[in-house]
Amino acid sequence: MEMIAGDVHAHGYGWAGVWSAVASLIFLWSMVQQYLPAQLEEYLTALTRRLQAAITPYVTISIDEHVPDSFGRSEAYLAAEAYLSATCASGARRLRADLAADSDRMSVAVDDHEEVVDEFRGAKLWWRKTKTLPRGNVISWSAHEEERRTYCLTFHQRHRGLVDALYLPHVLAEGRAATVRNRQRRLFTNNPSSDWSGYDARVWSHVKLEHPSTFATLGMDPDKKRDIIDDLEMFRDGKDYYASVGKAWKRGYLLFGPPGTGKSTMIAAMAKYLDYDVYDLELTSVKNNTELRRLFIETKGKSIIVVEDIDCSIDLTGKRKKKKKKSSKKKSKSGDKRKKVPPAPGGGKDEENKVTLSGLLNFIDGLWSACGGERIIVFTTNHKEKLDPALIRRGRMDVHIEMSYCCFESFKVLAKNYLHVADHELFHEIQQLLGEVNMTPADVAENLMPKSKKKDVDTSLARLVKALKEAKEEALAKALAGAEEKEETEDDDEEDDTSSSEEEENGKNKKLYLPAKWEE
Ligand SMILES: Nc1ncnc2c1ncn2[C@@H]1O[C@H](COP(=O)(O)OP(=O)(O)OP(=O)(O)O)[C@@H](O)[C@H]1O
Repeated sequence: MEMIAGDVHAHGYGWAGVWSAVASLIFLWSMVQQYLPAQLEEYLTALTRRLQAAITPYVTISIDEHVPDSFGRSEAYLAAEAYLSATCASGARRLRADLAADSDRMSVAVDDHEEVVDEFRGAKLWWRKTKTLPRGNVISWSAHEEERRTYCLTFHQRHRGLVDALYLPHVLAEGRAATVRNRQRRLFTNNPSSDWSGYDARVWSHVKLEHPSTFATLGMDPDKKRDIIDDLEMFRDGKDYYASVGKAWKRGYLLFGPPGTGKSTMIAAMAKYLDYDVYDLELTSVKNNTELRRLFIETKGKSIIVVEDIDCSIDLTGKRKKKKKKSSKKKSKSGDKRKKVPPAPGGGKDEENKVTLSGLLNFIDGLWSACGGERIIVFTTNHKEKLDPALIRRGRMDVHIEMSYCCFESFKVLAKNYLHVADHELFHEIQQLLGEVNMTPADVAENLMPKSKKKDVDTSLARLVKALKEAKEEALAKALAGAEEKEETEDDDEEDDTSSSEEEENGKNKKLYLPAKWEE
Protein backbone atom coordinates (compact mmCIF):
# COMPACT_ATOMS: atom_id res chain seq x y z
CA MET A 1 0.00 0.00 0.00
CA GLU A 2 2.71 2.45 0.95
CA MET A 3 4.56 1.59 -2.23
CA ILE A 4 1.55 2.33 -4.37
CA ALA A 5 0.91 5.52 -2.53
CA GLY A 6 4.58 6.43 -2.84
CA ASP A 7 4.54 5.89 -6.60
CA VAL A 8 1.43 7.92 -7.01
CA HIS A 9 2.79 10.76 -4.97
CA ALA A 10 6.16 10.55 -6.66
CA HIS A 11 4.92 10.65 -10.22
CA GLY A 12 2.41 13.38 -9.70
CA TYR A 13 -0.82 13.56 -11.64
CA GLY A 14 -0.95 11.59 -14.90
CA TRP A 15 -3.57 9.98 -16.95
CA ALA A 16 -7.06 9.54 -15.72
CA GLY A 17 -6.76 5.86 -16.57
CA VAL A 18 -3.74 5.44 -14.35
CA TRP A 19 -5.56 7.19 -11.53
CA SER A 20 -8.54 5.02 -11.89
CA ALA A 21 -6.37 1.89 -11.92
CA VAL A 22 -4.55 3.06 -8.82
CA ALA A 23 -7.83 3.90 -7.07
CA SER A 24 -9.13 0.43 -7.92
CA LEU A 25 -5.96 -1.15 -6.60
CA ILE A 26 -6.21 0.81 -3.37
CA PHE A 27 -9.82 -0.16 -2.96
CA LEU A 28 -9.08 -3.79 -3.79
CA TRP A 29 -6.16 -3.87 -1.39
CA SER A 30 -8.17 -2.45 1.49
CA MET A 31 -10.91 -5.02 0.80
CA VAL A 32 -8.50 -7.92 0.52
CA GLN A 33 -6.68 -6.79 3.65
CA GLN A 34 -9.74 -7.27 5.78
CA TYR A 35 -9.89 -10.97 4.90
CA LEU A 36 -6.19 -11.78 4.90
CA PRO A 37 -4.89 -14.01 7.66
CA ALA A 38 -3.00 -11.91 10.18
CA GLN A 39 0.43 -13.39 9.48
CA LEU A 40 0.05 -13.01 5.74
CA GLU A 41 -1.00 -9.42 6.15
CA GLU A 42 1.93 -8.78 8.44
CA TYR A 43 4.28 -10.40 5.97
CA LEU A 44 2.92 -8.44 2.99
CA THR A 45 3.06 -5.17 4.91
CA ALA A 46 6.68 -5.80 5.89
CA LEU A 47 7.52 -6.77 2.30
CA THR A 48 5.95 -3.65 0.81
CA ARG A 49 7.76 -1.54 3.37
CA ARG A 50 11.09 -3.08 2.43
CA LEU A 51 10.36 -2.65 -1.28
CA GLN A 52 9.29 0.91 -0.69
CA ALA A 53 12.45 1.68 1.22
CA ALA A 54 14.53 0.21 -1.61
CA ILE A 55 12.91 1.90 -4.57
CA THR A 56 11.19 5.04 -3.37
CA PRO A 57 12.50 8.16 -1.69
CA TYR A 58 9.81 7.91 0.95
CA VAL A 59 10.34 7.41 4.66
CA THR A 60 7.85 5.81 7.03
CA ILE A 61 7.68 6.31 10.78
CA SER A 62 5.53 3.93 12.82
CA ILE A 63 3.84 4.86 16.06
CA ASP A 64 2.62 1.75 17.88
CA GLU A 65 -0.35 1.72 20.21
CA HIS A 66 1.57 -0.29 22.79
CA VAL A 67 5.25 0.06 23.46
CA PRO A 68 6.95 -3.20 24.52
CA ASP A 69 7.59 -3.57 28.25
CA SER A 70 5.46 -0.60 29.14
CA PHE A 71 1.97 -0.38 30.58
CA GLY A 72 -1.00 1.25 28.92
CA ARG A 73 -1.33 2.86 25.49
CA SER A 74 1.55 4.88 24.18
CA GLU A 75 1.19 8.60 24.69
CA ALA A 76 2.59 9.29 21.21
CA TYR A 77 -0.09 7.07 19.70
CA LEU A 78 -2.86 8.79 21.65
CA ALA A 79 -1.55 12.20 20.64
CA ALA A 80 -1.38 11.15 16.97
CA GLU A 81 -4.92 9.82 17.17
CA ALA A 82 -6.25 13.03 18.73
CA TYR A 83 -4.30 15.14 16.24
CA LEU A 84 -5.63 13.27 13.22
CA SER A 85 -9.21 13.35 14.51
CA ALA A 86 -8.95 17.09 15.04
CA THR A 87 -7.17 18.07 11.87
CA CYS A 88 -7.33 15.46 9.13
CA ALA A 89 -10.39 13.30 9.75
CA SER A 90 -12.45 15.29 7.25
CA GLY A 91 -10.20 13.99 4.44
CA ALA A 92 -10.77 10.34 5.33
CA ARG A 93 -13.30 8.13 3.61
CA ARG A 94 -13.71 5.61 6.37
CA LEU A 95 -14.25 6.91 9.85
CA ARG A 96 -15.23 5.51 13.19
CA ALA A 97 -17.86 7.41 15.17
CA ASP A 98 -18.32 7.53 18.91
CA LEU A 99 -20.12 9.70 21.42
CA ALA A 100 -18.20 12.94 21.97
CA ALA A 101 -17.15 14.24 25.37
CA ASP A 102 -20.26 16.34 25.84
CA SER A 103 -22.47 13.40 24.79
CA ASP A 104 -24.52 15.68 22.58
CA ARG A 105 -22.78 14.88 19.33
CA MET A 106 -20.79 12.16 17.64
CA SER A 107 -17.06 12.50 17.24
CA VAL A 108 -15.28 10.78 14.39
CA ALA A 109 -11.83 9.28 14.15
CA VAL A 110 -9.91 7.68 11.29
CA ASP A 111 -10.83 4.02 10.89
CA ASP A 112 -8.43 1.07 10.70
CA HIS A 113 -6.54 0.75 7.39
CA GLU A 114 -7.58 4.22 6.33
CA GLU A 115 -5.18 6.82 4.95
CA VAL A 116 -5.34 10.58 5.33
CA VAL A 117 -3.14 13.34 3.99
CA ASP A 118 -1.76 16.24 5.97
CA GLU A 119 0.17 19.31 4.86
CA PHE A 120 2.75 21.09 6.96
CA ARG A 121 4.88 24.02 5.80
CA GLY A 122 4.64 22.95 2.18
CA ALA A 123 5.36 19.27 2.93
CA LYS A 124 2.84 16.55 2.21
CA LEU A 125 2.51 13.77 4.77
CA TRP A 126 0.47 10.59 4.62
CA TRP A 127 -0.94 8.96 7.73
CA ARG A 128 -2.23 5.46 7.70
CA LYS A 129 -3.74 3.44 10.51
CA THR A 130 -3.04 -0.29 10.46
CA LYS A 131 -4.32 -3.06 12.63
CA THR A 132 -2.66 -6.39 13.29
CA LEU A 133 -4.74 -9.24 14.61
CA PRO A 134 -3.49 -11.65 17.25
CA ARG A 135 -1.02 -14.23 16.05
CA GLY A 136 -2.74 -17.30 14.65
CA ASN A 137 -5.94 -15.27 14.39
CA VAL A 138 -7.22 -17.06 17.47
CA ILE A 139 -10.77 -16.13 18.24
CA SER A 140 -10.82 -16.06 21.97
CA TRP A 141 -12.65 -14.26 24.74
CA SER A 142 -9.90 -11.71 25.02
CA ALA A 143 -8.89 -11.49 21.39
CA HIS A 144 -9.55 -7.77 21.18
CA GLU A 145 -6.95 -7.23 23.86
CA GLU A 146 -4.23 -8.44 21.56
CA GLU A 147 -5.03 -6.41 18.47
CA ARG A 148 -2.18 -4.08 17.70
CA ARG A 149 -2.76 -0.77 16.02
CA THR A 150 -0.12 1.43 14.49
CA TYR A 151 -0.08 4.84 12.85
CA CYS A 152 2.34 4.99 9.92
CA LEU A 153 3.53 8.41 8.86
CA THR A 154 5.01 8.55 5.35
CA PHE A 155 6.79 11.52 3.80
CA HIS A 156 9.49 12.32 1.25
CA GLN A 157 12.96 11.98 2.63
CA ARG A 158 13.79 15.58 1.80
CA HIS A 159 11.36 16.55 4.59
CA ARG A 160 13.14 14.41 7.15
CA GLY A 161 14.61 17.35 9.05
CA LEU A 162 11.33 19.24 9.06
CA VAL A 163 9.41 16.22 10.35
CA ASP A 164 11.89 15.48 13.14
CA ALA A 165 12.38 19.04 14.29
CA LEU A 166 8.96 20.59 13.79
CA TYR A 167 6.22 18.32 12.54
CA LEU A 168 6.35 15.59 15.19
CA PRO A 169 6.49 18.11 18.08
CA HIS A 170 3.58 19.91 16.39
CA VAL A 171 1.56 16.67 16.24
CA LEU A 172 2.32 15.96 19.90
CA ALA A 173 1.38 19.45 21.09
CA GLU A 174 -1.78 19.69 18.98
CA GLY A 175 -2.79 16.15 19.90
CA ARG A 176 -2.43 16.84 23.60
CA ALA A 177 -4.37 20.08 23.28
CA ALA A 178 -7.16 18.29 21.41
CA THR A 179 -7.27 15.62 24.11
CA VAL A 180 -7.70 18.26 26.80
CA ARG A 181 -10.42 20.02 24.75
CA ASN A 182 -12.37 16.82 24.23
CA ARG A 183 -11.82 15.55 27.73
CA GLN A 184 -14.80 13.91 29.39
CA ARG A 185 -14.32 13.27 33.06
CA ARG A 186 -14.60 9.59 33.81
CA LEU A 187 -15.31 7.50 36.86
CA PHE A 188 -13.24 4.31 36.87
CA THR A 189 -13.67 1.22 38.95
CA ASN A 190 -11.32 -1.73 39.20
CA ASN A 191 -12.48 -4.99 37.68
CA PRO A 192 -12.23 -8.30 39.53
CA SER A 193 -8.78 -9.80 39.19
CA SER A 194 -9.33 -11.90 36.10
CA ASP A 195 -12.05 -13.21 33.83
CA TRP A 196 -13.33 -16.77 33.82
CA SER A 197 -10.58 -17.97 31.51
CA GLY A 198 -7.88 -16.70 33.84
CA TYR A 199 -6.80 -14.08 31.33
CA ASP A 200 -5.90 -10.76 32.91
CA ALA A 201 -8.48 -8.46 31.41
CA ARG A 202 -8.51 -4.66 31.53
CA VAL A 203 -7.90 -3.57 35.07
CA TRP A 204 -10.17 -0.54 35.05
CA SER A 205 -13.53 0.07 33.43
CA HIS A 206 -15.26 3.41 33.41
CA VAL A 207 -18.44 5.38 33.01
CA LYS A 208 -18.92 9.07 32.40
CA LEU A 209 -18.48 11.05 35.61
CA GLU A 210 -21.66 13.03 36.02
CA HIS A 211 -21.84 13.89 39.71
CA PRO A 212 -23.37 17.38 39.97
CA SER A 213 -21.64 18.38 43.21
CA THR A 214 -19.45 21.48 43.17
CA PHE A 215 -17.72 23.50 45.87
CA ALA A 216 -20.54 26.02 45.53
CA THR A 217 -23.12 23.39 46.54
CA LEU A 218 -20.98 21.79 49.24
CA GLY A 219 -22.10 22.79 52.71
CA MET A 220 -19.11 23.47 54.94
CA ASP A 221 -17.36 26.25 56.77
CA PRO A 222 -16.45 28.84 54.07
CA ASP A 223 -12.89 29.43 55.38
CA LYS A 224 -12.19 25.74 55.43
CA LYS A 225 -13.60 25.41 51.93
CA ARG A 226 -11.38 28.27 50.69
CA ASP A 227 -8.31 26.60 52.21
CA ILE A 228 -9.08 23.36 50.41
CA ILE A 229 -9.61 25.10 47.09
CA ASP A 230 -6.33 27.02 47.51
CA ASP A 231 -4.51 23.79 48.30
CA LEU A 232 -5.97 22.08 45.21
CA GLU A 233 -4.95 25.00 43.01
CA MET A 234 -1.43 24.94 44.43
CA PHE A 235 -1.24 21.26 43.59
CA ARG A 236 -2.69 21.55 40.07
CA ASP A 237 -0.34 24.36 39.11
CA GLY A 238 2.62 23.02 41.05
CA LYS A 239 4.35 20.75 38.54
CA ASP A 240 7.54 22.82 38.47
CA TYR A 241 7.49 23.40 42.21
CA TYR A 242 7.22 19.67 42.96
CA ALA A 243 10.07 18.99 40.54
CA SER A 244 12.21 21.71 42.11
CA VAL A 245 11.84 20.29 45.62
CA GLY A 246 12.33 16.72 44.42
CA LYS A 247 8.86 15.50 45.35
CA ALA A 248 6.61 13.29 43.22
CA TRP A 249 3.70 15.32 41.87
CA LYS A 250 0.96 13.79 43.97
CA ARG A 251 -0.97 14.70 47.08
CA GLY A 252 -2.85 12.71 49.68
CA TYR A 253 -6.09 13.78 51.32
CA LEU A 254 -7.71 12.06 54.26
CA LEU A 255 -11.41 12.83 54.61
CA PHE A 256 -12.81 11.73 57.94
CA GLY A 257 -16.07 12.18 59.73
CA PRO A 258 -19.41 10.51 60.41
CA PRO A 259 -21.54 9.10 57.58
CA GLY A 260 -23.55 11.66 55.66
CA THR A 261 -21.23 14.60 56.26
CA GLY A 262 -20.25 14.92 52.61
CA LYS A 263 -17.01 12.98 52.11
CA SER A 264 -18.07 11.51 48.75
CA THR A 265 -19.68 14.80 47.82
CA MET A 266 -16.37 16.54 48.51
CA ILE A 267 -14.49 14.13 46.21
CA ALA A 268 -16.95 14.83 43.38
CA ALA A 269 -16.53 18.58 43.95
CA MET A 270 -12.74 18.23 43.90
CA ALA A 271 -12.86 16.27 40.63
CA LYS A 272 -15.15 18.83 39.07
CA TYR A 273 -13.05 21.75 40.21
CA LEU A 274 -9.80 20.26 38.90
CA ASP A 275 -11.41 18.60 35.88
CA TYR A 276 -9.84 15.28 36.93
CA ASP A 277 -10.97 11.68 36.48
CA VAL A 278 -11.87 9.62 39.52
CA TYR A 279 -10.57 6.08 40.10
CA ASP A 280 -12.70 4.45 42.75
CA LEU A 281 -10.44 1.70 44.03
CA GLU A 282 -12.30 -1.22 45.59
CA LEU A 283 -9.47 -2.55 47.67
CA THR A 284 -11.27 -5.69 48.72
CA SER A 285 -11.35 -6.83 45.06
CA VAL A 286 -7.60 -6.55 44.65
CA LYS A 287 -5.79 -9.88 44.68
CA ASN A 288 -2.40 -8.84 45.99
CA ASN A 289 0.20 -6.10 46.20
CA THR A 290 1.39 -6.73 42.65
CA GLU A 291 -2.09 -6.19 41.31
CA LEU A 292 -2.41 -3.07 43.43
CA ARG A 293 0.74 -1.70 41.84
CA ARG A 294 -0.51 -2.56 38.39
CA LEU A 295 -3.76 -0.76 39.12
CA PHE A 296 -1.83 2.32 40.11
CA ILE A 297 0.35 2.23 37.02
CA GLU A 298 -2.70 1.94 34.81
CA THR A 299 -4.17 5.16 36.18
CA LYS A 300 -3.65 8.30 34.14
CA GLY A 301 -2.50 11.72 35.32
CA LYS A 302 -5.07 14.37 36.22
CA SER A 303 -6.89 11.94 38.39
CA ILE A 304 -8.13 11.34 41.91
CA ILE A 305 -7.64 7.82 43.23
CA VAL A 306 -10.16 7.12 45.96
CA VAL A 307 -10.24 4.39 48.58
CA GLU A 308 -13.50 4.80 50.47
CA ASP A 309 -13.87 3.51 54.01
CA ILE A 310 -10.22 2.58 54.21
CA ASP A 311 -10.69 1.26 57.77
CA CYS A 312 -12.99 -1.43 56.37
CA SER A 313 -10.39 -2.74 53.90
CA ILE A 314 -7.12 -2.88 55.81
CA ASP A 315 -6.74 -3.55 59.50
CA LEU A 316 -4.02 -2.32 61.79
CA THR A 317 -1.89 -5.42 61.33
CA GLY A 318 -1.86 -4.73 57.63
CA LYS A 319 -3.89 -7.79 56.74
CA ARG A 320 -7.02 -7.57 54.75
CA LYS A 321 -10.26 -8.11 56.58
CA LYS A 322 -12.05 -11.37 56.05
CA LYS A 323 -15.03 -11.47 53.77
CA LYS A 324 -18.18 -10.19 55.35
CA LYS A 325 -21.64 -10.21 53.93
CA LYS A 326 -23.20 -6.81 53.63
CA SER A 327 -26.53 -7.31 55.31
CA SER A 328 -28.10 -4.19 53.90
CA LYS A 329 -27.11 -0.94 52.30
CA LYS A 330 -27.99 0.87 55.48
CA LYS A 331 -25.07 1.56 57.77
CA SER A 332 -24.96 0.71 61.43
CA LYS A 333 -25.41 3.42 64.02
CA SER A 334 -21.70 3.92 64.38
CA GLY A 335 -21.41 4.25 60.65
CA ASP A 336 -19.39 1.06 60.32
CA LYS A 337 -19.46 -0.38 56.87
CA ARG A 338 -18.24 -3.67 55.54
CA LYS A 339 -17.79 -4.22 51.86
CA LYS A 340 -18.72 -7.36 50.02
CA VAL A 341 -15.60 -9.19 48.92
CA PRO A 342 -15.85 -11.13 45.67
CA PRO A 343 -14.35 -14.61 45.75
CA ALA A 344 -10.64 -14.51 45.07
CA PRO A 345 -9.64 -16.31 41.87
CA GLY A 346 -8.10 -19.55 42.86
CA GLY A 347 -10.29 -19.45 45.90
CA GLY A 348 -7.58 -20.36 48.43
CA LYS A 349 -7.45 -18.68 51.79
CA ASP A 350 -3.86 -17.69 51.11
CA GLU A 351 -4.98 -15.73 48.09
CA GLU A 352 -7.24 -13.57 50.19
CA ASN A 353 -4.83 -11.83 52.51
CA LYS A 354 -2.28 -10.56 50.17
CA VAL A 355 -2.91 -6.84 50.00
CA THR A 356 -0.95 -5.70 52.99
CA LEU A 357 -0.45 -2.42 54.75
CA SER A 358 3.07 -2.24 53.34
CA GLY A 359 1.65 -2.83 49.86
CA LEU A 360 -0.71 0.05 50.41
CA LEU A 361 2.06 2.29 51.72
CA ASN A 362 4.05 1.45 48.62
CA PHE A 363 1.03 2.26 46.51
CA ILE A 364 0.91 5.71 48.06
CA ASP A 365 4.54 6.67 48.11
CA GLY A 366 6.73 3.91 46.75
CA LEU A 367 8.88 4.42 43.67
CA TRP A 368 6.05 3.35 41.39
CA SER A 369 3.72 5.94 42.82
CA ALA A 370 5.78 8.69 41.18
CA CYS A 371 5.01 7.37 37.69
CA GLY A 372 3.19 9.91 35.59
CA GLY A 373 2.44 12.42 38.33
CA GLU A 374 -0.55 14.71 38.85
CA ARG A 375 -2.48 12.30 40.96
CA ILE A 376 -4.41 12.93 44.14
CA ILE A 377 -5.03 10.04 46.50
CA VAL A 378 -8.04 10.29 48.79
CA PHE A 379 -8.87 7.99 51.67
CA THR A 380 -12.18 8.32 53.45
CA THR A 381 -13.04 6.91 56.82
CA ASN A 382 -15.62 7.20 59.54
CA HIS A 383 -13.03 6.16 62.11
CA LYS A 384 -9.76 8.00 61.76
CA GLU A 385 -8.63 6.66 65.14
CA LYS A 386 -8.69 3.09 63.77
CA LEU A 387 -6.10 3.78 61.09
CA ASP A 388 -2.45 2.96 61.36
CA PRO A 389 -0.56 6.21 61.98
CA ALA A 390 1.96 5.17 59.31
CA LEU A 391 -0.82 5.21 56.74
CA ILE A 392 -1.99 8.73 57.44
CA ARG A 393 1.16 10.52 58.46
CA ARG A 394 1.93 13.81 56.68
CA GLY A 395 3.78 13.15 53.48
CA ARG A 396 1.41 10.29 52.76
CA MET A 397 -1.89 11.90 53.61
CA ASP A 398 -0.77 15.51 53.36
CA VAL A 399 -4.11 17.11 54.17
CA HIS A 400 -6.51 15.84 56.82
CA ILE A 401 -10.02 17.21 56.39
CA GLU A 402 -12.63 16.72 59.04
CA MET A 403 -16.13 16.55 57.64
CA SER A 404 -18.36 17.43 60.52
CA TYR A 405 -21.98 17.87 61.47
CA CYS A 406 -23.98 20.64 59.91
CA CYS A 407 -23.09 24.09 61.20
CA PHE A 408 -25.12 27.22 60.47
CA GLU A 409 -22.80 28.22 57.61
CA SER A 410 -23.27 24.82 55.97
CA PHE A 411 -27.00 25.08 56.51
CA LYS A 412 -27.07 28.42 54.68
CA VAL A 413 -25.39 26.83 51.64
CA LEU A 414 -27.90 23.99 51.69
CA ALA A 415 -30.85 26.38 52.10
CA LYS A 416 -29.63 28.36 49.12
CA ASN A 417 -29.20 25.20 47.02
CA TYR A 418 -32.40 23.46 47.96
CA LEU A 419 -34.80 26.37 48.51
CA HIS A 420 -33.07 29.35 46.89
CA VAL A 421 -33.41 31.28 50.11
CA ALA A 422 -30.68 33.38 51.77
CA ASP A 423 -32.60 34.50 54.85
CA HIS A 424 -35.84 33.68 56.65
CA GLU A 425 -37.50 34.30 60.00
CA LEU A 426 -36.81 30.68 61.01
CA PHE A 427 -33.07 31.00 60.39
CA HIS A 428 -32.36 32.30 63.88
CA GLU A 429 -34.10 29.36 65.53
CA ILE A 430 -32.34 26.93 63.21
CA GLN A 431 -29.00 28.49 64.08
CA GLN A 432 -29.70 27.99 67.78
CA LEU A 433 -30.82 24.41 67.33
CA LEU A 434 -27.80 23.52 65.16
CA GLY A 435 -25.64 24.83 68.00
CA GLU A 436 -27.27 22.33 70.34
CA VAL A 437 -27.93 19.26 68.19
CA ASN A 438 -25.75 17.21 65.89
CA MET A 439 -27.38 16.64 62.53
CA THR A 440 -25.53 15.58 59.39
CA PRO A 441 -25.72 17.75 56.26
CA ALA A 442 -27.34 14.72 54.59
CA ASP A 443 -30.19 14.81 57.13
CA VAL A 444 -30.52 18.58 56.93
CA ALA A 445 -30.64 18.36 53.13
CA GLU A 446 -33.32 15.68 53.27
CA ASN A 447 -35.50 17.87 55.50
CA LEU A 448 -35.02 20.88 53.25
CA MET A 449 -35.92 18.99 50.13
CA PRO A 450 -39.37 20.14 48.96
CA LYS A 451 -41.85 17.29 49.06
CA SER A 452 -44.13 18.71 46.39
CA LYS A 453 -43.68 20.63 43.17
CA LYS A 454 -44.81 23.79 44.94
CA LYS A 455 -41.44 24.21 46.71
CA ASP A 456 -42.88 25.87 49.78
CA VAL A 457 -39.94 27.41 51.69
CA ASP A 458 -41.92 27.87 54.95
CA THR A 459 -42.98 24.21 55.03
CA SER A 460 -39.47 22.92 54.35
CA LEU A 461 -37.85 25.11 57.01
CA ALA A 462 -40.57 24.28 59.52
CA ARG A 463 -39.95 20.59 58.83
CA LEU A 464 -36.26 21.07 59.59
CA VAL A 465 -37.04 22.92 62.83
CA LYS A 466 -39.35 20.09 63.85
CA ALA A 467 -36.71 17.46 63.05
CA LEU A 468 -34.06 19.36 65.00
CA LYS A 469 -36.37 19.70 68.00
CA GLU A 470 -37.19 16.00 67.90
CA ALA A 471 -33.51 15.12 67.70
CA LYS A 472 -32.86 17.38 70.67
CA GLU A 473 -35.63 15.81 72.74
CA GLU A 474 -34.46 12.33 71.84
CA ALA A 475 -30.90 13.18 72.80
CA LEU A 476 -32.07 14.74 76.04
CA ALA A 477 -34.11 11.67 76.96
CA LYS A 478 -31.18 9.42 76.14
CA ALA A 479 -28.79 11.50 78.18
CA LEU A 480 -31.19 11.48 81.14
CA ALA A 481 -31.64 7.72 80.95
CA GLY A 482 -27.87 7.31 80.69
CA ALA A 483 -27.28 9.56 83.69
CA GLU A 484 -29.79 7.64 85.80
CA GLU A 485 -28.24 4.35 84.85
CA LYS A 486 -24.83 5.66 85.78
CA GLU A 487 -25.99 6.83 89.13
CA GLU A 488 -27.17 3.32 89.88
CA THR A 489 -24.03 1.53 88.76
CA GLU A 490 -21.07 3.80 89.41
CA ASP A 491 -19.85 5.69 92.39
CA ASP A 492 -19.43 9.49 92.24
CA ASP A 493 -15.64 9.46 91.69
CA GLU A 494 -15.82 7.24 88.65
CA GLU A 495 -18.58 9.36 87.26
CA ASP A 496 -16.37 12.46 87.50
CA ASP A 497 -13.36 11.23 85.57
CA THR A 498 -15.04 9.40 82.75
CA SER A 499 -16.97 11.02 80.02
CA SER A 500 -20.46 9.76 79.33
CA SER A 501 -20.85 6.55 77.37
CA GLU A 502 -22.97 8.49 74.93
CA GLU A 503 -20.12 10.87 74.30
CA GLU A 504 -17.69 8.02 73.80
CA GLU A 505 -20.00 6.29 71.40
CA ASN A 506 -20.46 9.35 69.29
CA GLY A 507 -16.72 9.92 69.08
CA LYS A 508 -14.74 13.01 69.83
CA ASN A 509 -15.94 14.89 66.76
CA LYS A 510 -19.50 15.07 68.02
CA LYS A 511 -20.67 17.85 70.18
CA LEU A 512 -22.97 16.82 73.03
CA TYR A 513 -26.56 16.37 72.18
CA LEU A 514 -27.45 18.26 75.32
CA PRO A 515 -28.56 21.87 75.19
CA ALA A 516 -25.96 24.10 76.82
CA LYS A 517 -28.38 25.21 79.51
CA TRP A 518 -29.13 21.67 80.65
CA GLU A 519 -25.41 20.87 80.85
CA GLU A 520 -24.85 23.59 83.44
N1 LIG B 1 -21.50 18.85 53.24
C1 LIG B 1 -22.50 18.58 52.39
N2 LIG B 1 -22.91 19.51 51.50
C2 LIG B 1 -23.90 19.24 50.64
N3 LIG B 1 -24.57 18.08 50.62
C3 LIG B 1 -24.21 17.13 51.47
C4 LIG B 1 -23.15 17.33 52.40
N4 LIG B 1 -23.03 16.22 53.13
C5 LIG B 1 -23.94 15.36 52.69
N5 LIG B 1 -24.65 15.88 51.69
C6 LIG B 1 -25.77 15.24 51.01
O1 LIG B 1 -25.92 13.95 51.59
C7 LIG B 1 -25.71 12.91 50.67
C8 LIG B 1 -24.79 11.88 51.29
O2 LIG B 1 -23.51 12.47 51.49
P1 LIG B 1 -22.13 11.74 51.21
O3 LIG B 1 -22.36 10.43 50.56
O4 LIG B 1 -21.23 12.69 50.53
O5 LIG B 1 -21.66 11.50 52.68
P2 LIG B 1 -20.40 10.66 53.19
O6 LIG B 1 -19.78 11.44 54.28
O7 LIG B 1 -19.56 10.29 52.04
O8 LIG B 1 -21.09 9.40 53.79
P3 LIG B 1 -20.47 7.93 53.99
O9 LIG B 1 -19.41 8.02 55.04
O10 LIG B 1 -21.63 7.16 54.42
O11 LIG B 1 -19.95 7.50 52.64
C9 LIG B 1 -25.10 13.55 49.44
O12 LIG B 1 -25.62 13.00 48.28
C10 LIG B 1 -25.49 15.00 49.55
O13 LIG B 1 -26.69 15.22 48.87
